[in-house]
Amino acid sequence: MGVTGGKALRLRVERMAYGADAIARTDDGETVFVSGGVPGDLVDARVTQDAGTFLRARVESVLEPSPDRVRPACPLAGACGGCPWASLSRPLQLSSKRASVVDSLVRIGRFDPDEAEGLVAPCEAPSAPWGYRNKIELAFARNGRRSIIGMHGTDGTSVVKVPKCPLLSGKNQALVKSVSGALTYLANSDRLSFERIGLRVSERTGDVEVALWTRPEAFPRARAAKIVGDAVKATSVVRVMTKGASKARKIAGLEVLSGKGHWKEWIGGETMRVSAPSFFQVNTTGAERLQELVLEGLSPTPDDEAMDLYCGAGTFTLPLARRCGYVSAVESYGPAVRDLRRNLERAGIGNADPIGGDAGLEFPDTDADVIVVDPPRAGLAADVVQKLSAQPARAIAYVSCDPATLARDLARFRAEGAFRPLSVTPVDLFPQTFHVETVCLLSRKDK
Ligand SMILES: C[S@@+](CC[C@H](N)C(=O)[O-])C[C@H]1O[C@@H](n2cnc3c(N)ncnc32)[C@H](O)[C@@H]1O
Repeated sequence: MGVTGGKALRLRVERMAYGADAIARTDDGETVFVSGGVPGDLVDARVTQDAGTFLRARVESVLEPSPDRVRPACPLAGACGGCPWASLSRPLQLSSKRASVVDSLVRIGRFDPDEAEGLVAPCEAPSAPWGYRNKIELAFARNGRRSIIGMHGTDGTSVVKVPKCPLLSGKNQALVKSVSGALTYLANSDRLSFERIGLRVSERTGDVEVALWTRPEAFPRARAAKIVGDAVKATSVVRVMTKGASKARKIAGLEVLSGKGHWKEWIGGETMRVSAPSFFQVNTTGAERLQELVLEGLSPTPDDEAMDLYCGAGTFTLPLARRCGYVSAVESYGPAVRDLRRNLERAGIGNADPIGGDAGLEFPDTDADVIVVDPPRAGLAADVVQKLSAQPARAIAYVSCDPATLARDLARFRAEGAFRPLSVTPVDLFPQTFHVETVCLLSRKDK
């Protein structure tokens, strides 16, 4: 593998990769990952890396722009890494996401191409293309005595200052500037470092939470609370402490610096309370569509027993409990289990059992009729697929945020032989990026 530093290529861009780059082919048939390309463009590009089996290149000039090339709604797109697909038209974003899902089923899941095409529905777009996020994370960098707070740059190493972020809803966009200004002042004056800064906002409840991620060391708690409080009307300011090396970082503790110490959102008619490090979908409107797809697909009834694995703070547990006789819900992250208990209690729901622990180790000892699994990017552990396959359930809704691990797991389900996929619906929870959420409905083969 080497950096060739500069061969020039003229390329017609073909399609998007599952990532920031587009894909083109040289006259010799070599695959080129093209940074800055839009499918349909004719570009002059400069090779930045020869990896042996493929090349990487950066667009230097667009000779013929694709009809799907649009002017990004944010002037910082291109420098800021938050919106790698901002130059793609919305229809092209959606068709490219569907194509990524089909491609993963064929390449990784070994599905027949026609079967994969038939299974995968058009990518749904439930939310607005901008202003949809309830959360962003700001990066921190120190350069000598000066600190910078902003978004990760497209190069993956720099931090780009952003005055506002159009991924947040209108009135919350400017919070980015206030929060980063206040915390840059604090970091410079007190020689502090942050790992990152989380900002969660809700258009629906009005909650604004600022989460300061730091190492567990001396920290000016009262001063931080005052400086953030003077800059932003936050309903909660918390400090999340982490320990361990960067790749295996663990939460060492959580301190409430001011306000409620959690963030609330309304979703699907329920109130969800979420602690700073607990997972919650960043697109609330999109997450409501996931709930609908799961409930439509499973058609739960009051006689049903349900299982919700990787349940987080209860996005699917609460609606399942409203419709089923009983729900066993498993979540490995302690603060999220506590959030779930409080969410159930507040909702007056008594027919759900929150189980703290690994989904495989704590697999509920029950015969479920309907099952939801919503694992992190790594997908399901092989033993979880085996245990699910031994369940008498009539249907499983698999909510996935990674087409590659979904495809791998569907191949494992096929090998077990008990469940088969009926539909795969991509849902665009992350417009302007390549990420795609998918709801796959599996039914028992003998039903
Ligand atoms: C994609 S989130 C989904 C959460 C929830 N269903 C929701 O929609 O908000 C995945 C969840 O799985 C949890 N998790 C990760 N690994 C796990 C494991 N091995 N066993 C159980 N839960 C796990 C994470 O803490 C996270 O809350």
